[in-house]
Amino acid sequence: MRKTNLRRIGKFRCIRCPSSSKHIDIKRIMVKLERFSEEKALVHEFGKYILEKQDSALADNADAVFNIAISGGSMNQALYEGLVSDKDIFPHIKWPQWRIFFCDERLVPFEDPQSNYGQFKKIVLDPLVHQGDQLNLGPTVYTINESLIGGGETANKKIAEEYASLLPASFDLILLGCGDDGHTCSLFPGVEYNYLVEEMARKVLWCYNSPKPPKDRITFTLAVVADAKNVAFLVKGPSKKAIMHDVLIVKNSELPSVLVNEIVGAKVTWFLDDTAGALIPQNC
Ligand SMILES: O=C1O[C@H](COP(=O)(O)O)[C@@H](O)[C@H](O)[C@H]1O
Repeated sequence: MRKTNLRRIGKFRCIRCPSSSKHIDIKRIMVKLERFSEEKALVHEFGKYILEKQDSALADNADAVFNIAISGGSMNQALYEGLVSDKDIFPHIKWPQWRIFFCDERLVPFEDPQSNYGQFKKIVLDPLVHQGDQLNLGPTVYTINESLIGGGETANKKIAEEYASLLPASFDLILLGCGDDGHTCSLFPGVEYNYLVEEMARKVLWCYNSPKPPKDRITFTLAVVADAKNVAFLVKGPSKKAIMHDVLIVKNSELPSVLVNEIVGAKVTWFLDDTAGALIPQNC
């Protein structure tokens, strides 16, 4: 098992000796951990963290843009609560300067409840445009090409290639979730998904065998995550407590979320509620 890890990690640049794949004592790389006993405090601090990253990307420059990539699932509700309905934070968000991308997307029409964009639009985008009884200017949102959905293998590859061509050179911030199997983006653990985690040349891939529905998706590769200026995970709920132990304490390198820690290191912050972090010692 260790050999597999070495091979896989050997493809990444070691942050301490970039020209060599020999020195891979990555278990010591530190990530930041923020823990909260109250849901409200968690989403507020998460919102504040995003605002901070927005401010450093824009630095009062009206022409600058904030390139952010978001995940699906539980992320949407946290974004709504932390950015849109939070009255302290909402007025400081410069939405028109935001360029929003999706870390992964399910290859279904946008009106399908499985669509990450569809859910983001419903939970975050539509409410923010009408927040505070006024019509607000929204961000620019980059979606996959919906017209290609249902076109089979060639079309699915094209969706991934087209989406990759839209991405900025690097992201100011990538917001990730972690599934109860340790997946992040649509990068899943297990040998049958090695084609996804081992890809470092292309930025976006078609995932053709997702173990969770729908089976066809696109996903950022680790190459995109590795180049981000900041990466934050948001993980909530008791169903995540075992995997959080595997990721943060055991540091099982077979898990894609652990690979993110290993390759991004100190630029990663984990936001956890107490139920997800129940097996993580308090002094961590
Ligand atoms: O399938 C997915 O799951 C992960 C985790 O979602 P969560 O609801 O457990 O937070 C998500 O980050 C990813 O974008 C999504 O497509």
